[in-house]
Amino acid sequence: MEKLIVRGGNRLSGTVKVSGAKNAVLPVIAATLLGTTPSTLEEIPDLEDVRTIAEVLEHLGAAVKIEPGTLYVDSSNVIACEAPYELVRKMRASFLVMGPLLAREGCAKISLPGGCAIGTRPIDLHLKGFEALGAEIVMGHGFIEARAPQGLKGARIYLDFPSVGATENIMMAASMAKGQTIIENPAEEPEIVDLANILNHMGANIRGAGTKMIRIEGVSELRGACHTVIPDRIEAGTYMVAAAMTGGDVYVENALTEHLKPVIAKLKEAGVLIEEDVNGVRVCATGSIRAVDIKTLPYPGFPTDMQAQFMALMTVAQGTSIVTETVFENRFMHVDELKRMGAAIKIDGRSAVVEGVAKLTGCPVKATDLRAGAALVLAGLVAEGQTEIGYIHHIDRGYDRLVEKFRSIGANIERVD
Ligand SMILES: CC(=O)N[C@H]1[C@@H](OP(=O)(O)OP(=O)(O)OC[C@H]2O[C@@H](n3ccc(=O)[nH]c3=O)[C@H](O)[C@@H]2O)O[C@H](CO)[C@@H](O)[C@@H]1O
Ligand SMILES: C=C(OP(=O)(O)O)C(=O)O
Repeated sequence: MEKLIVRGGNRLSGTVKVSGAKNAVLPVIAATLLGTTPSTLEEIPDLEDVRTIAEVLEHLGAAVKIEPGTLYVDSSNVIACEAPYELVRKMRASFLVMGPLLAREGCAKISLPGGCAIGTRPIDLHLKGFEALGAEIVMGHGFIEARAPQGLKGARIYLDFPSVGATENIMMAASMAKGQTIIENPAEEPEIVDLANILNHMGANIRGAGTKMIRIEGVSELRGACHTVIPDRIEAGTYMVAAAMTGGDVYVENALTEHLKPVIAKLKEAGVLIEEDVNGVRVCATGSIRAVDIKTLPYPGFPTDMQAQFMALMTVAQGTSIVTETVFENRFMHVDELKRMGAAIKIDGRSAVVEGVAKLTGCPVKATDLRAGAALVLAGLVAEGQTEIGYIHHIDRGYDRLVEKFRSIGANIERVD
C-alpha cells in the first residue's frame, strides 16, 4: 500500500501554484453530457476524481480524452442511462450525472452512493428537486431510477438546506425543462457560479447563481462549450495553512482571494501576515500562531472542506480553540489521528476543543478521508521526526501533484510503496 512519508521541521518558502478546483471540475464535466457538440475544458487538475467521472461519462457512451490540463468530451453519442455501483462507490459526485441524463434522455438510473467517512450524506434534496420538475423516482436493488418520458417541467423549488450537489443537479436538469424554474435557498458556492457559467455558454439561461435565488428559463437544446475551471480554493487554503504552520513565507499563486475570505480572516486573526494581489496571496508567519475559534457554514461561511486543515494548525497554536462543524454530522475522523501525533483535542458533540501543544511527534497514521489526509500532511510538516500516512488514495482524489508541489516549497515529503 502506498504511503506518504513526511519529515517535519522544514520552514516552507517560495511559490506554489493552485490548480483547477476539484469541486468545480466534477459538476462541469457532468454538465458536458448536456451538449450535442463537443466541449473543451481547461485547467483540469490531475486527480483520481477527474478520472472517475471521465470513466462514468465513457460508460454512458461519451468520448472523453484527457491531456495534461485539458479534457475533451463529445457527448453526442450518449446512449446509456445507467451509472453502476463500481463507479459511483468511488466518488459520490458521480451522482451529478443524474440531472443531465434526466434532462437529455428522460431517464437516469444511478447506483445509490451510500455513506462515507464524513457522514451519511443523503440525496433526498436532489430527488425532491427532480420530483418537483416532474420526474418519477423509483428505488430498488441499490439503484435510484428517475423517469420523465414526457420531459421535465419548470417548477419553484425550495431547498431545506443549501446543498451544493442538489443545487448543481437541479440546475442542470432545469436547464432543459419546459418553462421557468426557481431554486430558493440554493447553495451560493463559487463552484455553483462556475457551473452556471459553463451552462450559459452552452446555451442555457440561468440567472442569480451565487445569490439566494436562481432563475432558470429552460431551453430545448444545449451545445458543447470551451470553459476554464476556477482555481481550487480548498487547495489554496491548504497551502496557506501549511505556510502559516511552518512559520513560512509562501506565495500561493492563482489563489482567488475573493473565494477565500473566511480562511484569510481566520489566518489574520491567528496572527499570520496576508498580502493579497490579483494573481494570488502571500502568507507569511513570523511569530507564534494564536488560537482562534472556527465554525463551518455554507458559503460564504468558513468551508467545511478546510476544517480539518485548520484544526491541524490549531493543534500547535497558543491557547485553546473551539472548532465547530455544522455542515456534516461526522467530520472529526482526523481527531484521533492528530491525537496519535500528540495533539490535545476533546470532542464535545459538534465541537472539538483543541488545546495547542508545544510540539507534535511523527508516527504512523491513516487518512480517513480527503481533508483528514491533508490535515495529517500539515501536522507531519511540523512534527518531530517522521510521519507515515497510509490510505492516501483519499488524498489522491483531490490534490493535484501534492508531493511535487510541497517539495517545490521546501517540504520533506515523499511517496513510497
Ligand atoms: C464534489 C463536491 O462538490 N463536494 C462538496 C459538496 O458536497 P455535497 O454536494 O455532497 O454537499 P452538500 O452541500 O450537498 O451537503 C451538505 C449537507 O447537506 C446534507 N444533504 C445534502 C444533500 C441532500 O440531498 N440532503 C442532505 O441532507 C448533507 O448530508 C450535508 O450534511 O459540498 C460540500 C459542502 O460544502 C463539500 O464538503 C464537498 O467537498
Ligand atoms: C468532501 C469532499 O469531497 P466529496 O464531496 O467529493 O467527498 C471534499 O472535497 O472535501
